[in-house]
This record gives sequence, structure tokens and C-alpha cells, in this order.
Amino acid sequence: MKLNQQTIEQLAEHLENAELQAFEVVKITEAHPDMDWDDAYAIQAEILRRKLARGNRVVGLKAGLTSRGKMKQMGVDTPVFGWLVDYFSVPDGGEIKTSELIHPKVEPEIVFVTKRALKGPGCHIGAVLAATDFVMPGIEIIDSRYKDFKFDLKSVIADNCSSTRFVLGGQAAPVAGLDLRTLGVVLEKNGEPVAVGAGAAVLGHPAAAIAALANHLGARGEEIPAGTMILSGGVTEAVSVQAGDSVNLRIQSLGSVSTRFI
Ligand SMILES: O=C(O)C/C=C/C(=O)C(=O)O
Repeated sequence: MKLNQQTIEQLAEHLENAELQAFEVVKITEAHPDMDWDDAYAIQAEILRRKLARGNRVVGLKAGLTSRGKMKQMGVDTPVFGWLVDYFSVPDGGEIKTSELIHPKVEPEIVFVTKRALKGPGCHIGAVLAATDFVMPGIEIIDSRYKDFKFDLKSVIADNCSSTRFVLGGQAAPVAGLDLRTLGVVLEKNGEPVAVGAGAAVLGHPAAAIAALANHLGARGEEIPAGTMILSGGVTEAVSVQAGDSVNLRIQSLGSVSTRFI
């Protein structure tokens, strides 16, 4: 690690304030060009520590930048991982206040819920499918705290991968009998399709994103516990939204989920 504990705590406070008070900041790598991957995840962990100390609860995990569409959109080439806390969760059909956000975008996601723990290294698609209780549709709302939504990988990891809200809905279905690679995904904004894709856009198979998360945690001596909800990453590029927009996600065989921005 290149940063000391005091700097990690200061950067975590800075990024969390930007999230909670909805203001943009410059990429933290501008002032700390030498920070490394461990520093980035340590800042992310410190933000979570602050939230847990305030009484928030972790309700899930996420993989991000797992599809070519997203990697191309953001100019990066590696998946990233983060956590989701209770107040990020919005009920299906519920409203999201744009006044609490900076420059939100929506992403269509295939969501996994595990029934058995998954631990890397060596976790693979087969192990993920065997450990999956069900999959369902989810809309993730991301809101990078960085100016103009521009970042590098270390900055975005520290910012908990731009996480801010998510909406789950549709039908929970077991993976047996589903080919997650060919599941069609249609994201609509105000009744018009704005992004269309299929599950294979996520690392060739969305379960590969969950395996990558298990391997990432395994390298740190951690695992994905049984009963964990995980967003596997945007299938398509993210779509900007503003107050007044309604968003609906349809996933083949899994139904639909929606939200409205006010
Ligand atoms: O694009 C970002 O701001 C980083 C987060 C990405 C995702 O959440 C994703 O690709 O699903």
C-alpha cells in the first residue's frame, strides 16, 4: 500500500461526503497518482466502516464494468467490485429523488441470490450456478461522485464503484432451465427502448461476474456468504436519467422492474 491510514480515512470521508451531500469531486488519483489497488479497496472499505458505524447494513454486493459496453463507455478494461447498503434499495415501482444524486445513470442487470457460500480462488461458472438460489431482474442506479462521470479504475473502486441505488423486481427464477447467456434484456426510458442486450454481454456469461467476485474476495481471505444478493453488472452501457423519467427493465423469462425519477 502507498497511502497511510490517515490519508485513507480523509479520502473516505471526502468521497462519502460527496455521496451524501450530492456534489462532484475531482478524481482522487490527481492528488494521489501513486495510490495502488489495495489503497483503492481500503478507501472503499473505510467508507463502508463509516456507514456501518452509523447503523447502515450491507444488503448485497456488486460487480461493475463487467460488460464490453460498459468498459468501452468508461474507457477501462477490468471488472470492479463493491457493496450495497440498506438505503440504496428502492422498491419496485418506487420513486428516486434526483435531488439526492449528482448525475445518475441506470443500468440493466441480472441479479443473483446465492444459497451456498462461494469462495475463490478457482471459482468458476459451474460452481456459481450450483450455488445460485435464483436470478431476477434489477435496475442499478450509478452516480459517480467524480466530475463529468470521468474516472480511472482506482478512483472508481475507492468510490464504491459509483453505487447509489438499486431496484429489484420481476420474477425470481432458478437457473436450471435458463440459458443466462441468451436472456434478452430491454431497458426502456419513458416507454422507449434505450438499450438492448443479452446476458452474454457480461463476461460471456453473467455467472462469470459472480465467480470473479468470489475470486477477488478469496484473494483477501473472504467469501460470498450463502443468501447474498449480487448485481452482476450492467449488461449494456449506462443511460443518463433526470427528474421526470420513468425506467422499465424487461428481461426474457424474468419479467420486469421499474422506477421513476422525481
Ligand atoms: O460506470 C461506473 O460508474 C462504475 C460502475 C459500473 C457498474 O456498476 C456496472 O458496470 O455495472
